[in-house]
Amino acid sequence: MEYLKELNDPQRAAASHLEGPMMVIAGAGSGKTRVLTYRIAHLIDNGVDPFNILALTFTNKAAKEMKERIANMIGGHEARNIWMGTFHSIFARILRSEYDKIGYPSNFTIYDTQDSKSLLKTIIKEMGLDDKLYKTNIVYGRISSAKNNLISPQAYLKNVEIVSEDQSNARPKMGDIYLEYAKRCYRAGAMDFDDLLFITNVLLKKHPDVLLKYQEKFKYILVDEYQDTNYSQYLIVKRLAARYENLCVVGDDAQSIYAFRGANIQNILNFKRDYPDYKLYKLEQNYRSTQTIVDAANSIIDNNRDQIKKDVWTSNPEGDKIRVVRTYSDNEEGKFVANDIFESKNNLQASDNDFAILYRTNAQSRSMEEALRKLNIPYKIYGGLSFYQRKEIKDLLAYFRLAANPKDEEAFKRIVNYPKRGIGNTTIDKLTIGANNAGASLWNAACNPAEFGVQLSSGVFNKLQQFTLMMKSFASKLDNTKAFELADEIAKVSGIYKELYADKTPEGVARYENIQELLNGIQEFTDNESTDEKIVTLPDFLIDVALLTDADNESEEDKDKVTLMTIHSAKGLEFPYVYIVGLEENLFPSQLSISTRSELEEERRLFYVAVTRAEKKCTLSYATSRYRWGQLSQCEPSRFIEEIDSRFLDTSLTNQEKSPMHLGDDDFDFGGFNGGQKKKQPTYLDKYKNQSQKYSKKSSSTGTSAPSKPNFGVPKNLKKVSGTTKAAKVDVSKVIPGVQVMHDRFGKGKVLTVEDGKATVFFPSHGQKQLLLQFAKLEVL
Ligand SMILES: Nc1ncnc2c1ncn2[C@@H]1O[C@H](COP(=O)(O)OP(=O)(O)OP(=O)(O)O)[C@@H](O)[C@H]1O
Ligand SMILES: [Mg+2]
Repeated sequence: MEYLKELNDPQRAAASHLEGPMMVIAGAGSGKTRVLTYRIAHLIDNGVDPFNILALTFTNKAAKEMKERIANMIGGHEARNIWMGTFHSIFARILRSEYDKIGYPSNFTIYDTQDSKSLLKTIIKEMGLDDKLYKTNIVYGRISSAKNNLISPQAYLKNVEIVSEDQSNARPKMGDIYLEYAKRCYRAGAMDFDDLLFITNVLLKKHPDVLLKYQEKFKYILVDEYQDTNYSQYLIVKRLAARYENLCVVGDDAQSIYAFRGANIQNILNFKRDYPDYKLYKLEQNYRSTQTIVDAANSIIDNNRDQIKKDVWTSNPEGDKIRVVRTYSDNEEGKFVANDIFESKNNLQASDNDFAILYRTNAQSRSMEEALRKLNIPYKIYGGLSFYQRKEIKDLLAYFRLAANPKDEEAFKRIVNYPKRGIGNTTIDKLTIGANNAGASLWNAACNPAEFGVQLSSGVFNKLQQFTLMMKSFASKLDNTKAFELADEIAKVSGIYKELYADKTPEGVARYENIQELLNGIQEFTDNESTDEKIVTLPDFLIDVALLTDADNESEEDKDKVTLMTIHSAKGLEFPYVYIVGLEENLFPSQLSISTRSELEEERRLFYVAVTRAEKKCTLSYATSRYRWGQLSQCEPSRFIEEIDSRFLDTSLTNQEKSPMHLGDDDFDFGGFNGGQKKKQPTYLDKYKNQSQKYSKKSSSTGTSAPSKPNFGVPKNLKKVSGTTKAAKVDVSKVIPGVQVMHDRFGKGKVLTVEDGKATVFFPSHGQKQLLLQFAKLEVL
């Protein structure tokens, strides 16, 4: 077993552990995932049947990579048979084969978040509740957390504590919504994401024979990122492992970042209680990052009170300090990052996929994307509107879903009149009432409206019948037609192809191409997964697609691109160069997470996760102003920057004075030098650097050296600006919030804010504008 030599001593000890419960608790980058991978290879080499191994990962992509790695070590044939994937995808597969025990159709639908929320909206409306109070997101979150704590609707309604909490939040009907939602999902033969785990728990609890079968099957269970498992997942693992106790979990309490989704750090602490004779392995050497990054990350997490103490060190080179960059707006932050990537690529001979930009919230990607696009830097973005969330894709998938499971209410509503076939909302409302009264599915009511007391004109009745007949014909082919063939037929017969083909606008053409792309994907899936014994059907594809995450969906051409993602989705990943942007108070840490210590500690762990993704270089940036919710707001640097030991920081880019190119986003165009022109134009960074040098010179000439510790206060630029103002008509120091001004083009307006030489002014005739005081011809009235 040559490969064990590729591990250090403690790693090797953990990877060679064969029987009995074990836990690896260790800091980021210390090789936990590596140990898990090597241990699986080692188990198989020691005679364990791959069929008896279950490995649970955080993304399907991680599972795929692990499988490839194992295949390289011990051969692809063995690796293929390991059960490896996310909790959701593994247990969806199991539920699908045990469907009869739980009263679901074999082709049950998996509702995505959008389906769930749409159903909740319908229910809230039907119950006549105020949708401003019962916001779908809140209701969805509440139900999700109940399910992840294994609280059924019935138990929810009986739980005095929960009910009184809802009452004090003026949402006393929450339990009733939950009950109705659960009924409607069941009636539709659908499970939401949380159901996949909830119902697995029910299955394992109520059917000892099924439990025994899977205990025997999964004699060896391994879980990565154990710190982020919720109660429901914890219990599934506990049940399955109860017979053999060959359970291996790896995790890092300092990286627990999903408490808001029910993850429970307690699971790590409970391990000792559940398996008193477990073996604990600690890994301390970090192989991923430079010394500076490791030490800086340690200094961050030291600020948390609740943590298991760890010594993490590395023998990697010291590396560059962590740069802190201040910019004046989110757009400039984007330009800085894009330009820095552009330059680093040239200077360091790095490729695009060596870079990652991480942010706290998805909305922050906009300014990054714009700047990257201007420099023609290819990027991929995770967590935006993913391919499978696009309307045209969801429409066609809804046809597949309804064919596989006619009870699927959300799919039915989506396509019964798409493409338009003259079945209007009134008809759907009538069918819904008929179905609800009888506790039946919409589909049943649609097939026999009269039986459900639904009166329809003969015209509408005929159209409805054509629709149900078409769907029945698709359904009849499900089991014996290859996924791709049936998918193609449905796209044609349903009229979707024709509808999209007719639209020659660029958006229409893109939608048509997307449909073709989906069909290509199905073709590939059919080819890859088919064996001599078994053809791959559309329901097989559906279950796969419902559980895909963005990261799983990476195509070949996406491989060499800059990665943009939220920190949450960066868990477990690593990149040579990492930019963590938007390090501002109220953004990171998030405004919603600073009221209690435990929330703040979770934000800090998130920051720890972000910094520890970096291998060679980590850059932190913040803007002093940013548009949020349509408003320009002033920002202060995040407290997290100050928490890093200043020995590890390079703050030379936080002390610039204003320079002209900071003024206005359109004044500065990168287009030229990216087009391969011979003469390289000065880049943003060049100018930035010059400005910075100028600043230090100026400071020293007046006897004050540039501060070595960054100035974390909001800069008071008004004075500086007034010193340099020549073009403006007015003494800018008089431009302060509240005063009336006159502008050449926009007329009379009122100043709302002034910061960094920019004023936000409201003009009744033109709306809100941002003006550069240095240039704007303003007159104070
Ligand atoms: N003994 C080793 N020799 C060489 N490289 C190693 C060794 N151990 C780990 N690495 C490398 O270090 C990096 C980090 O390892 P890994 O991803 O397994 O860490 P981790 O503890 O799972 O990190 P995280 O907490 O971020 O999930 C990987 O690139 C891995 O291949
Ligand atoms: Mg890992």
